[in-house]
Amino acid sequence: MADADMASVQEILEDFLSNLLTNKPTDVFSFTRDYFTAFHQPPSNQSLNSHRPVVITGPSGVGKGTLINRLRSEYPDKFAFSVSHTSRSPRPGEREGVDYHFTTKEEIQRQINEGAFVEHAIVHGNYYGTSRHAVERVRDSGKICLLDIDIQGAKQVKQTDLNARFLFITPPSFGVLESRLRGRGTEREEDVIKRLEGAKRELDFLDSSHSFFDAVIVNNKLEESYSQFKDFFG
Ligand SMILES: Nc1ncnc2c1ncn2[C@@H]1O[C@H](COP(=O)(O)OP(=O)(O)OP(=O)(O)O)[C@@H](O)[C@H]1O
Repeated sequence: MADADMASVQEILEDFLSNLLTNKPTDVFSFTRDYFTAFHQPPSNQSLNSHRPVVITGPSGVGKGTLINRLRSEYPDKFAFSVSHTSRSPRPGEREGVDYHFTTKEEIQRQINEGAFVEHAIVHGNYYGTSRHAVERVRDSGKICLLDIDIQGAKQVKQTDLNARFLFITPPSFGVLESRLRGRGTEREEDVIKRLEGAKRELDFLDSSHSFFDAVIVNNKLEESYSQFKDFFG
């Protein structure tokens, strides 16, 4: 129960007890009504949303990582990523349980068949996925779990009972997306082209399925979009 709701329950109890102690007539009916109304106040949106995982999706290069990194560094105690599983080998410096849970194709496939994963994908022959346990672990630590995944993963999460919220980050135009992706300079030209093709599909999905998302943020001016991004988390 939120602190404000708790305070009103306490007030009602205190009034009732003080009336009893001072021998003032007490109206048991209205006490009972007030007491139960206070107890059954629907929680505020903030407390409703405070433990729901948030799926953040949008085309490659739109600025998801930029927004998420900023949020996590501003509120390190409030947000965390779940640790994904992968069947690919660890790269130098990657740590088990921190960067990924490293596993085998056979093991991950077995766990997927048992329903232990809320989403997974096969990329370049290797499995990547998020286990239900990994999401619950973040929630149990009192933080909001952030999932930075693509539309295919988001659709899978939607089918689960995780009760996640879905946010789409979209570019102001396709041209801007293209120049951000190229400007980042982290991909070879053929990868840039693949990502732009993927971006078209993701933007088409947004056009046809707007209601899939709880919110859509246009990442134009970073300060404005970051402020909208923060507002989404209440
Ligand atoms: N509002 C913005 N205005 C200008 N440049 C931006 C803005 N947001 C992000 N960028 C820049 O765009 C590039 C892509 O951003 P970022 O790496 O965060 O994208 P992403 O959506 O996380 O991509 P990916 O899905 O491939 O990881 C980066 O160089 C980043 O600095």
